[in-house]
Amino acid sequence: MAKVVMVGDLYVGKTSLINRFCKNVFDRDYKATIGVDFEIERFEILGIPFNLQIWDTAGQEKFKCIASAYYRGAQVIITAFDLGDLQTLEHTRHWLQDALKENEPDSCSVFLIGTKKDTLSEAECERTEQDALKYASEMNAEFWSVSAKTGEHVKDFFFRVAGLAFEQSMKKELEKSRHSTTQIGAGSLIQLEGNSPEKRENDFRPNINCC
Ligand SMILES: Nc1nc2c(ncn2[C@@H]2O[C@H](COP(=O)(O)OP(=O)(O)OP(=O)(O)O)[C@@H](O)[C@H]2O)c(=O)[nH]1
Repeated sequence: MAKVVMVGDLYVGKTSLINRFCKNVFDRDYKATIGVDFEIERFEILGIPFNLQIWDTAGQEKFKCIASAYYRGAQVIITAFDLGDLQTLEHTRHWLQDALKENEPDSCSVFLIGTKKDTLSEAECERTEQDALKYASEMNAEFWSVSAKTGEHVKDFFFRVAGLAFEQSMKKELEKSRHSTTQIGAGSLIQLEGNSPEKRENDFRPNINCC
């Protein structure tokens, strides 16, 4: 199980994104998240069951102190902004800082996600994506743009999150056991010996299924 925390300004579409992925629904009406909420999503990666605990935090300032109590222990931090509102992109830096403060240095993977892709023309979207890529590089984050309304890139995005979290968990297991091979689950053998980290990153195409 890996903990994923989603942060970002109010109204950027954090809840909608999680609901699109976990329940395949989209609600046009806004209901503010009060404090925090979470969903558990089950995956099967290389035949091994793997769960993501996805925490949806409130963007409203008045709930921030409740929400920040849940940042600890995150393996993945997703900072979300509205592709149509550049201020929300600027604010992602602060959201990320706050979330990182509660975690061990270098213990989290970071994603920057632009939402509501359906509300922009292709040209507008490309312009914002250029800006977002600069932020992503500063934040050491991977950038994605998505739409909860149409579902565009939503599944691919969460599968990527699951794949990365799974890979990290395996690395941790390996560090713990200090062996070059490890046996996980019922007979699935994962051999990581001899692969350079760069090569592994490029070659890592796990067979991911959502249960
Ligand atoms: N057109 C469009 N609207 C969206 C999309 N995602 C979310 N919205 C709308 O944006 C509004 C805010 O969405 P939420 O998901 O509630 O936003 P949030 O970031 O969770 O807000 P807080 O809970 O206050 O932090 C809602 O009215 C959604 O219907 C999208 O991809 N496209």
